[in-house]
Amino acid sequence: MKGGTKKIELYDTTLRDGTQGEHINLSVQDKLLIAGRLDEFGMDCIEGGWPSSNPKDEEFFKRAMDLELRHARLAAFGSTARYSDRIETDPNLLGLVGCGAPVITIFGKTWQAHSKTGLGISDEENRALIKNSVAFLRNAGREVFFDAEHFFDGWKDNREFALDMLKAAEEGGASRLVLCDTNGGSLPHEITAIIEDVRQHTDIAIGIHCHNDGDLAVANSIAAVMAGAIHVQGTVNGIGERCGNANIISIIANLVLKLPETGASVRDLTQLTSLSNFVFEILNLPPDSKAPYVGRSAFAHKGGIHVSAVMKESSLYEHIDPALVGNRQRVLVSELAGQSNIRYKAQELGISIPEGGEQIRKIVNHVKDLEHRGYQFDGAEASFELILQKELGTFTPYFEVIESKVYVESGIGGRNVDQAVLKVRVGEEIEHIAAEGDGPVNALDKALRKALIRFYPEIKGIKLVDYKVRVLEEKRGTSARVRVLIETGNGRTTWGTVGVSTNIIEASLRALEDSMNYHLFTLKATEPKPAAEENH
Ligand SMILES: CC(=O)SCCNC(=O)CCNC(=O)[C@H](O)C(C)(C)COP(=O)(O)OP(=O)(O)OC[C@H]1O[C@@H](n2cnc3c(N)ncnc32)[C@H](O)[C@@H]1OP(=O)(O)O
Ligand SMILES: CC(=O)C(=O)O
Repeated sequence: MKGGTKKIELYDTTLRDGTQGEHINLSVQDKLLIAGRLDEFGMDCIEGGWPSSNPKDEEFFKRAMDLELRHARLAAFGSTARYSDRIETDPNLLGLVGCGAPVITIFGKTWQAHSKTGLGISDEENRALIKNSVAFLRNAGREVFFDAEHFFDGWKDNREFALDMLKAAEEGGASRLVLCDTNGGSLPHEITAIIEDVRQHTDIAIGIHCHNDGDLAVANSIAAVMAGAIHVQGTVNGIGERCGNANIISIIANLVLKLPETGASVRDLTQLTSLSNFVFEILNLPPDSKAPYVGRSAFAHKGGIHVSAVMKESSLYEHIDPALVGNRQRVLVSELAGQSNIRYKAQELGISIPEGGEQIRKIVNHVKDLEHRGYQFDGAEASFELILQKELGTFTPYFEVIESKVYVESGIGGRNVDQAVLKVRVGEEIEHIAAEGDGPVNALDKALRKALIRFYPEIKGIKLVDYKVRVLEEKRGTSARVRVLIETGNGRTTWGTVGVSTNIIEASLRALEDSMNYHLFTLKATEPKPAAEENH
């Protein structure tokens, strides 16, 4: 790393540049919650928004003054003044001073084409805009960071112009020159070379702000740090305009764990995964399972060969210990599994399988066969556990559905009421039950509960929380097999089960049967009553 070991400054722009992303919308309260969490995590600077650009950001800064930030400094974002002869009355600059943030980050044009075409002004005027805007904010007692918009493209187009605009910000009193890859198209070696050049021309601390249009924003940010940048900007989960900003989650993990010489630090790195999930939750977006370091799949092993090695030594297929970032190792069961996957899952479930026997081979083959028929156990771990327990002789189904009929009504103009009729055997008794529901699956669910409640009153508190259908052989159209995944909950926990058939009703019934059986099995409140046939 060039330039010694000065501590890296982590600058979060989730609340400003992050909100420029499509489908991203945060209320003032959301922003306050995220700001509090970022501070708790140990971010050095939190950019809250552009105060004079909209009432929401204005209100955010008003209310943010009551936040008791323990570590982070709050930054407000805006542009240089629009006209160099009206600096003192520029509404944007006045808004920045008025919002009370101790740090102000303003962007200015460092690509000549933008200054010429975008603003329609001369080089000298642009220089004056930058220098005088920074000086105005400095004189108002604020620390000023200068975001050099389009710096890398600007340097490639006209190096003298780009460097001179940085000089203007320096003369105005900026304490950071943040080089922005605004269009996100630079490559790491270009970032390195350009920062090395800039460092020949200034002693002011250099920062980096990358966009992800070439899928290189994190790599470019790391390259910048290696070339001497001491301030890194990014957004949680990489949200932001177009393809997003540099993901500050990955930047932090890479710096703290792989480049400790940068001095980058946070209060507790094991909170990284929960910070990422927290922001997804507030954004009302599903977490990105493939996200490096923090995604649910980041340490999920599927191939039997990988699992076999990981069980001997995790680092054989993991670049870090997942616990360091608050994540965990997972093993998936599928047709790519070997005995190791089954053994791992059994251990996880607290089930012991005899070593080296035929039994485990039988389980592996059974799982592979089911996967070939369209089953999928990722997301249906309860069904997988029932298979394991059944093979080991520790589980016998609590009931057997001997007959099922579903009547689908297609009423015109009115509400459809479908009906399910089930014949269910529990021990020696047979229950013949009908139930109506909103749709055939709801009718089936109700009928099954009605049939079982007399024998197993403990099923009363469980509820279907999710239902997903996937067509498996789309080319076969309406005769294709479907996979139904259902999630059931009891208020404390949830469990997933699966059913596959060419008939969606049948697939749903299989998944429902597994769900009830799993609930009864885990409760172990009632003695299992043997039933004749198996479910799969
Ligand atoms: C690279 C970045 O991410 S920069 C941040 C981009 N973020 C945003 O734009 C979000 C917030 N923006 C807004 O709410 C609005 O665009 C506002 C309030 C800032 C401006 O709104 P309007 O006055 O209606 O102008 P509009 O959005 O149409 O155009 C932007 C104006 O800013 C000017 N401008 C652009 N860059 C700069 C700059 N660095 N310094 C000064 N003015 C600038 C443009 O030239 C244009 O003015 P013009 O129409 O006189 O040429
Ligand atoms: C300033 C900024 O957000 C950019 O140049 O991308």
